[in-house]
Amino acid sequence: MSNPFGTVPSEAILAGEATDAYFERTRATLEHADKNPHVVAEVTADQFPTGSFDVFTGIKDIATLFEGRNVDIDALPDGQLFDGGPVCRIEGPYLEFAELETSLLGFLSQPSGFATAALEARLAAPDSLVLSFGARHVHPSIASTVERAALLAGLDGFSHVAAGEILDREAGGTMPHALMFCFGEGNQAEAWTAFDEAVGADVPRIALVDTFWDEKSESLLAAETLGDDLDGVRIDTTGSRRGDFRHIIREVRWELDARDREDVDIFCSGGLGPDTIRPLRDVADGFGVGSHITSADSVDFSLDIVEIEDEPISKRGKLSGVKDVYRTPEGGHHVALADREGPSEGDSLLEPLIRDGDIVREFDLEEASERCLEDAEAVGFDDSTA
Ligand SMILES: O=P(O)(O)OC[C@H]1O[C@H](OP(=O)(O)OP(=O)(O)O)[C@H](O)[C@@H]1O
Repeated sequence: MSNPFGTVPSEAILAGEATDAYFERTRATLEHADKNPHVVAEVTADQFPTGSFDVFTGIKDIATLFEGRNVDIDALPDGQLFDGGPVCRIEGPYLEFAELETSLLGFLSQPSGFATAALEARLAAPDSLVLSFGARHVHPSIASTVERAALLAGLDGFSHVAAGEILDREAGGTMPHALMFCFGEGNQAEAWTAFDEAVGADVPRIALVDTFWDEKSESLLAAETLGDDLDGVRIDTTGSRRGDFRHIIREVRWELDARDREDVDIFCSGGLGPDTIRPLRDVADGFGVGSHITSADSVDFSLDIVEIEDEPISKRGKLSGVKDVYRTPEGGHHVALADREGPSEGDSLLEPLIRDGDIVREFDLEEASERCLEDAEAVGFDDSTA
């Protein structure tokens, strides 16, 4: 199995070769000792609720990874928020899945981190257009993972073309600074006119207006050049030149409006996250967000055996026994032993994913996105990163 870019191929992941070596030693040892106990294992980030919610995703890949293995799996639905307790539970002979632990955790940890950060950006400007621009910050082989997480969290679109093919959504975007450089300083009007002539009618005419002159001058030039065809301007002012970014945006808005161009939208990008979006959401119409999503910490999931041959077990510091998690109408997240009564009016959140090796769940990204946004409201998700 090879790959010109040195990435681990899908076949190796499915075969259980994308694993930490100690799992291979574990298999050798258990087979040598003729042991293969029946276990229940749970994936958790925190044992108890912490007061801070994360978005759960990556579960579609877990279904693909485990299909055909002699196990049963229950897990949270895609896009569900959680705060402590199991997000996924696997039951079966341990050697059915020992080597899959490494990939299982990777499939969940990073996408859940991306989705949680994307949700922060989404909720920082609920009424604005928010687009994912972060593909450039990750290995290209996982660009669609970033863009999917962004859509799951309710972002309005993304920039990566190949991800669009995979997700069956068209990538958006207009022009980089490279295009402006190719026409040169003083020739911005020529660049925007050529763009207007070259691209399809369905592409919005959003002029990049921070390249050579100040944002006001370039915005007014774009409005004059493209006339009614101009849909918007994008301001990507470099941090060192930004000063009072809100004031710059308001100034551009003022000057456009003074020329009766209230129809021209203002989009902002460049190092934006929820804390910098929030003060701009009433003066800008949309935002491009990249590094805030792609720099998100992975959710620190681990897999632990909690029951072995029907007996509860755990390492020190972890909780033994098969558990369930519940959501109450007030948005509470509760962890309890699965064979006990859950909280009154609490709904169990774990749902069947695999039964006897068969996938028993369907996946729908739009449905998952609705779930994510509804649950964020139900639990009062905190979009502040401070
Ligand atoms: O800062 P992030 O939130 O990660 O956003 C990703 C990128 O999007 C903007 O780039 P732009 O399209 O202007 O790139 P260019 O300078 O290459 O033209 C911005 O300047 C970032 O480089």
